[in-house]
Amino acid sequence: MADAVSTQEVECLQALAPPPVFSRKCYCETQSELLSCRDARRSAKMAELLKDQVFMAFTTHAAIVTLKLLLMGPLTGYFRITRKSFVNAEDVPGKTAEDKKKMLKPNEDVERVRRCHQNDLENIIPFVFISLLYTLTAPPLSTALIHFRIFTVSRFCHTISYILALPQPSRGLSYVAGVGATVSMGVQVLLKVLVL
Ligand SMILES: N[C@@H](CCC(=O)N[C@@H](CS)C(=O)NCC(=O)O)C(=O)O
Repeated sequence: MADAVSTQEVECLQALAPPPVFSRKCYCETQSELLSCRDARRSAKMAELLKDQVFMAFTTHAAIVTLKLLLMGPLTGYFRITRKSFVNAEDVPGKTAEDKKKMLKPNEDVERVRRCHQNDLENIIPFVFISLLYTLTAPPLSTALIHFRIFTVSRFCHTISYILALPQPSRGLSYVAGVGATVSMGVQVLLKVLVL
């Protein structure tokens, strides 16, 4: 029987042409086809997520408050220059020793912006983290928007009342509103996924 294929030949053919590779959703002939199929599925999933309204709302508010946080740096720089208050000797070059001494003193306005910046860090970082988890629990858009908007508005109000030294409870209330929104989202995340 000239056409009969020996076991040895079958093994040899299998080695030359490995069996098709596939995962749960991708049926492919080669490993590289499988990888590009997985990439395509991942991109499709990302595109789907980016079209999700709650995720878009989260991204919008997270970007706004993060940019606001970032702008506290340049604002501090502005106050340092206009109030002539620096912390490093090399920041005030070409001045007499007397001038340097004066310019290296703390200034209340600069310290105020720094405290405000610190307060943003204490609140915006937890907000971004908790609101991302909250978004992943697929909350209703209207409820999510209420939380995100309250937080964003509260941080702007907090900054305005801090920098302009508005009378209390303006700053206190702004702070409480922001913390309230973050805590509310955190509690809802825990209620949905609690595994201890
Ligand atoms: N780290 C804050 C915790 C409490 C808080 O954030 N309070 C708000 C409302 S009174 C505030 O604006 N504190 C002033 C600040 O953080 O500089 C503090 O030391 O005051």
